[in-house]
Amino acid sequence: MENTSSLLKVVDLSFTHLGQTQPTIQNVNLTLNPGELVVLAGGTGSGKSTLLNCLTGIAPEHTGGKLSGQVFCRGEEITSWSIRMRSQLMGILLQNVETQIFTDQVWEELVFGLENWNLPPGEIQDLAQSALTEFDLVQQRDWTIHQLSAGQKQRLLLACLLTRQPDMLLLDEPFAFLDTAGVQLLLELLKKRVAQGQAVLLIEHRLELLRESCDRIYKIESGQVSLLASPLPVPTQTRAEPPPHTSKKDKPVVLKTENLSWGGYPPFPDLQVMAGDIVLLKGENGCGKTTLLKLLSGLLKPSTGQLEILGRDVTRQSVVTISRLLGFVLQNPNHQLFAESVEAEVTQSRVEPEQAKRLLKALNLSHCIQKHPHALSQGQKRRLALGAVLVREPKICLLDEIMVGQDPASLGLMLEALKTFTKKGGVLIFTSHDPGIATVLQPQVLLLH
Ligand SMILES: Nc1ncnc2c1ncn2[C@@H]1O[C@H](COP(=O)(O)OP(=O)(O)OP(=O)(O)O)[C@@H](O)[C@H]1O
Ligand SMILES: Nc1ncnc2c1ncn2[C@@H]1O[C@H](COP(=O)(O)OP(=O)(O)OP(=O)(O)O)[C@@H](O)[C@H]1O
Repeated sequence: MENTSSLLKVVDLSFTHLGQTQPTIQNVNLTLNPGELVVLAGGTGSGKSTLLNCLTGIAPEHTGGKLSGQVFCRGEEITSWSIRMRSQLMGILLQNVETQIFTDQVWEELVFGLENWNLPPGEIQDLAQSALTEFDLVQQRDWTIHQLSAGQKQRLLLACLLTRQPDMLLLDEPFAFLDTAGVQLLLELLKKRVAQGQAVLLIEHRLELLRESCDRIYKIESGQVSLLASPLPVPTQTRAEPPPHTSKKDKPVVLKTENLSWGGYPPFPDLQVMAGDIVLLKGENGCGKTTLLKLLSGLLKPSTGQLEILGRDVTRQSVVTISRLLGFVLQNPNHQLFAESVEAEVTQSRVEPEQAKRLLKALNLSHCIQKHPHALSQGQKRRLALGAVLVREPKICLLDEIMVGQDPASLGLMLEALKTFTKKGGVLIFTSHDPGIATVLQPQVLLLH
């Protein structure tokens, strides 16, 4: 038995992933008490998700690997709590929103968790209905899960977690896909829960978001955890040089849309994009940004309208034909990494090995070129998916929320690679809820409703 006043106490915890020789986290000590909001920060690939998995017992019970040290929950070792008891104590949000949804329909997903707690049917209905309202999902009540946008999926998962009242919430980047209103909503809810005595431990890179609300920030670096001294350093974002003043007439039109629509929704605003242009698709969760990117890539075929690339009408062309002109980095990197190693992921497009190496270095992936892509951290996977697209030198690059969860240094590397791409005349069309990115890239903005 340990001191029971801490909800969670971690003593000298180290963990080595299955198949690895070096530990990913080493001699970690931390505590989480009732009524505290604690942040875990650190570079991409530093071990944050690994640590969270150790706290919940997911690692090593479900992942394999070697753990030493102890995790105490209410004074008893986490391994002595049954899964049922653990899930009563802990509400866990994993980083990949798609791995945690069990049913195929929004309302079913909400009531599924509550039914597992044997609550009376009337109470389940009331709790699920108020969660829908709170997370602005009333219109989506009867939608299937695959109709939801990433932000809506994240809202749904948070709604499921917060309808229950676990003693602690362990959240891996819960703000990642939320729009501005969603971020504010979640912040307020978490503060309220903390005031009621619940404890929250969450992973987030944008410390400025939580500067005023959190009790402590632990920083993880090279596998070691330390308390971040306050005051917090303010991240400096360099502003881009204003774009050179070239007349639009001088530049060739690369991509053009007219009256493009999908699924009975009103048409999207028309686009006319020139070589070197950077366009940000902006709008709230579920307004159709990903849908528009899929239409531009040929992955979805429009109900009405026309898509022209380099002067050619490609509206009815196959996705294979369109993909020769265009690269698409998807919102979920797990959907587009297929090779057996990081190196093979970028060399499979038959590029010069030296060119591939240069790109991997520019994206800070040189140290893991022999690793399996699915053994990377989420942020590393996103940089790799970007590298695998850029190495083919497409004319157009579509990016769907790929900058989420990057630490400032990694984000800087991604933005540099993208600036190099557009300087050579490449067109960049991207989505992002992060206002800092727009400051750096200075894109044209297409607002969707
Ligand atoms: N204008 C629209 N055109 C097509 N589908 C739309 C539109 N508006 C909403 N939808 C519906 O919303 C769903 C999710 O939209 P989408 O994934 O494109 O949103 P998003 O803007 O990318 O959201 P997020 O910011 O959460 O990633 C689509 O599957 C579709 O059912
Ligand atoms: N299943 C695995 N097998 C081997 N190595 C792994 C595995 N999962 C993660 N790693 C490695 O452990 C390190 C830490 O990964 P982790 O996902 O914990 O990082 P993170 O700090 O959460 O990163 P991000 O902010 O990018 O999500 C990375 O170098 C990653 O390559």
